[in-house]
Amino acid sequence: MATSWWEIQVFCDPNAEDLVFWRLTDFGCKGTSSERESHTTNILKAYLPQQRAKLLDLSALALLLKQDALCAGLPIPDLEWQLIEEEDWSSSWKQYWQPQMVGDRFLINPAWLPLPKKSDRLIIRLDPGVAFGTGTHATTQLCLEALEMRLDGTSSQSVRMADIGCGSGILSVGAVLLGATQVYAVDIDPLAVETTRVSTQMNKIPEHQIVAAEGSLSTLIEMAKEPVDGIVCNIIAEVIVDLIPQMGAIAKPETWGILSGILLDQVKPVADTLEENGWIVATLWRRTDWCCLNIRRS
Ligand SMILES: C[S@@+](CC[C@H](N)C(=O)[O-])C[C@H]1O[C@@H](n2cnc3c(N)ncnc32)[C@H](O)[C@@H]1O
Repeated sequence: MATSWWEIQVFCDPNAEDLVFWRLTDFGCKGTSSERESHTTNILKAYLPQQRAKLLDLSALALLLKQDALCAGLPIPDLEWQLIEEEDWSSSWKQYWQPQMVGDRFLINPAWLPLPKKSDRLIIRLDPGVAFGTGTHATTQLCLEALEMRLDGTSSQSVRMADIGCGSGILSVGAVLLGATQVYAVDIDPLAVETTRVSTQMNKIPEHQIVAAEGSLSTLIEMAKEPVDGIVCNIIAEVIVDLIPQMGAIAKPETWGILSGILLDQVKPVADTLEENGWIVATLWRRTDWCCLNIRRS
């Protein structure tokens, strides 16, 4: 049966975009995209399966967005919502997503568009549907760029990796294209796990090289059996803080990590938790209000 979706539109000050994006993700929204309406207003669109929210919940979301804006001293965003059918959702969303270069090495190509005739970039083909991870969001881009740095092709050793919160599988696929030999990918959303499997096939990566499963870090610990060489985790800060105490279970002394989904003012609690659990922040990369922490064992 086709799903109906809430299409949520938030009209906000461009400076409030990251805050609104974070709130929508925290609320469980999918497929978030942003357009500039004027130099004072951006429109953020996001989608939620109808059964996941009632009208009252959407009113509560409007209130939370209002409180966030007031706390940040920014204009209060306007929120509109409507129910749309599955077909309308997929066709309206696809119009806005175009091929995009990310970092020095990647080109993200929507699956329904032809591949470029000539490109010296590593091409990631995706049809993420409702799973997060089109490569347009700053946090995904920061993670892909950090993977470029970590997997620069200089190591002759095999590299086993963990992708926690794999979404569309974009980071798992990117890691393999850069030379990772094995990726274990987990997500609590079954749709994301399915999409990661489809992305693996679409990019002609052997099935056994990206093993995706529904769950979180504890599932990954069981799947990987032994510590991994690298961890990538792009989820919101609150979830990352909860996961950090368990991360040591899949790490060896030289394991590195890439953590994103963290807003600038959320860095301190994340860094403190890392320190308490035997990790240090080697570098912090920032784009707009979003940060990516490159971490290693202390
Ligand atoms: C911001 S998206 C990142 C997707 C993709 N990795 C990227 O970088 O574009 C975060 C993903 O984490 C998943 N997630 C949220 N909480 C989680 C948890 N505790 N364990 C595993 N996955 C989680 C969400 O379902 C979502 O797909």
